[in-house]
Amino acid sequence: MSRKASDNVEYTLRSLSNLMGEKRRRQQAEGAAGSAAAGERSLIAAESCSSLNSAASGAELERAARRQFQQDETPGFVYVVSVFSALGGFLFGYDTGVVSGALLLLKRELNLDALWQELLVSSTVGAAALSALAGGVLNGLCGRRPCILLASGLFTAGAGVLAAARDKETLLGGRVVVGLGIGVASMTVPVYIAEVAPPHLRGRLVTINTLFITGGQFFASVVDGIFSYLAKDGWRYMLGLSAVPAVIQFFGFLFLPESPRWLIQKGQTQRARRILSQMRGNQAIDEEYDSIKNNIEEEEKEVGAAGPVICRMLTYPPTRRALIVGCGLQMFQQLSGINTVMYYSATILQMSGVQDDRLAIWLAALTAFINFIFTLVGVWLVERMGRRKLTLGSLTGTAVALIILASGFLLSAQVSPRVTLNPPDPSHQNSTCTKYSYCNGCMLDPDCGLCYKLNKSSVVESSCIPVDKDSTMKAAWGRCSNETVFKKEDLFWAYNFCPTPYSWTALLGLILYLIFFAPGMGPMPWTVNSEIYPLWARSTGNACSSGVNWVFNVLVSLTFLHTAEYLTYYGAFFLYAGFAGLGLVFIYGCLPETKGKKLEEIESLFENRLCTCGMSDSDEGRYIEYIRVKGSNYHLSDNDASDVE
Ligand SMILES: O[C@H]1[C@H](O)[C@@H](O)[C@H](O)[C@@H](O)[C@H]1O
Repeated sequence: MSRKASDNVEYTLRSLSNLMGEKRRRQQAEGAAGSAAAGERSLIAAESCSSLNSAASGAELERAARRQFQQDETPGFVYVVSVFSALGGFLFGYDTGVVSGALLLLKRELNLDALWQELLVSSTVGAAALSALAGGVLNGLCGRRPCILLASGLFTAGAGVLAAARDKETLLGGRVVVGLGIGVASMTVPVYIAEVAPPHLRGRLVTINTLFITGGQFFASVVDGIFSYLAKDGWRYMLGLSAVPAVIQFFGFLFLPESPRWLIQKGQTQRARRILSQMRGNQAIDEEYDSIKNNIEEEEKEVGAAGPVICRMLTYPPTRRALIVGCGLQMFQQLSGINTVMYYSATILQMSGVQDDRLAIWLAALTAFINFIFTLVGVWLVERMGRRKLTLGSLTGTAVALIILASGFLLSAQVSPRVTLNPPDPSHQNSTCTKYSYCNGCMLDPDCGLCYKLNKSSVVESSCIPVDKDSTMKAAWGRCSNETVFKKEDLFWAYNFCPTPYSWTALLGLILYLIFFAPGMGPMPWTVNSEIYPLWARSTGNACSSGVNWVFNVLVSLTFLHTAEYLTYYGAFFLYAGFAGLGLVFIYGCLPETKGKKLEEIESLFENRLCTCGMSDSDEGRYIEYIRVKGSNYHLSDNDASDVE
């Protein structure tokens, strides 16, 4: 039987073997190792016997087995529910991505200074950080469904306020409302999907949420491109369009169910059973239902129900370890610089010789597209490679790409063209720009740009001039102050970069970065966080880790320009490469493999000391697959005979 087909098999005996492994560990700890191993051997021997007997009835039984699990295919309903909730991810991506294009138009129409531009961008991310943290309490108290409804309500209201805004204060209000929606959605959606998905599809379905995030970012960049041609009110469409998916999600969720796991926790067992069987089609749900229920009862006995959840999480070693792993993953995702790389993609592209501004906008959309397409690769890989290998591979590639990107900036800085002309400032204001003798200094000063000509590929007749206050695409005065005129005269204007023969290295680094980051480091922190906490700690665990993601998002993006000023661009990217290196050590040591495990089994992965996962890598290839046929267990595939001891 092919591996692909067997992936769809009910995990009855696989979970039995996991439980046996767990039981063995416990019994060994109690000093009863010998008898436990004997007990387990006899169990496995019994299974092998049953498989031998089954083999006797040969092909007929195998055919029955195939028929059974073909019928057991996951019902479409799970996909519908996942896609509707992932619209929350789409809105997260859209609303964080669209603002850069909207700002270009807004700053002209509403005369926004740098502080207001900064406020409109970071207020959303800041509000998201706060509401992700608060979302934990809401999720625990009211359930996942009301939280998703609340998020889509906030997205709709925010989009309405933004589209109708008449002044910058209203815009700020709208951006805060949207940010509150993003925070709640970012922590609720992965948890909800993980709780309704069957174990063998969970990774893939939760990763679809990140696919929707990057899809939203890509769509936003296309909308930015299209409406940038509309000088008046273009930003209203850009910011208001997100109301469409938000309304669709709101009405969709009025008809979609609550998470069965949350319902069982709250004692609403009949409703939970009904929803679970709806989600599993014609598959038997008794085993899953019992295992969720037993787990909740055991958790209550083990951890107790007194005190705030976060305190209980911190004092109970398995959840404390899970929290460290979850928050660490989210922190390293942001510290490896994804949002500055995306934000600076237009600059990096311009460095590599793209001179046309409109073309740069569309090429930035291409960057978002690469991020999106390679997240799709992650959706495909997550159930094949598993979370651990995918994250490790992705972060290794990301670190290498960052080194290439940084080297591109370093080489460009080293062969930085000289400033050869020093025209007098007609306004007689003493600008700092005219003091730089090399392009490198000029490009690091946010007020200046380089105006130059090209002789073959070398820069000639260059001058460092203040940038126009309304547009970074031209100089405030002099030869490069009128775009249409200077382009006709074969003059070029470089803002934020220096034209050098090595610029392509940075472009190569950018593309490699996205190819490696998008399938693993982009989605895995969200996916892993949705599955590593036991039910009682799931909302709080996800609230904390999403909060960490947003806080580091703000920190990294707000400090980028200052970091670049103190350390230069290449210094900043080398710094992110260093963080990625640290992240690799952390992930190698601390991230266990959760692929294919039931949510209820995952807690046992954190029973060992923190950061000892690297030592158990050799166990990963072990794989036994069984299915249940009409009450008896039929051994379907066993790729490693040594598993049967
Ligand atoms: O997983 C997502 C994704 O990778 C996005 O592209 C990025 O902007 C977000 O910050 C991140 O959380």
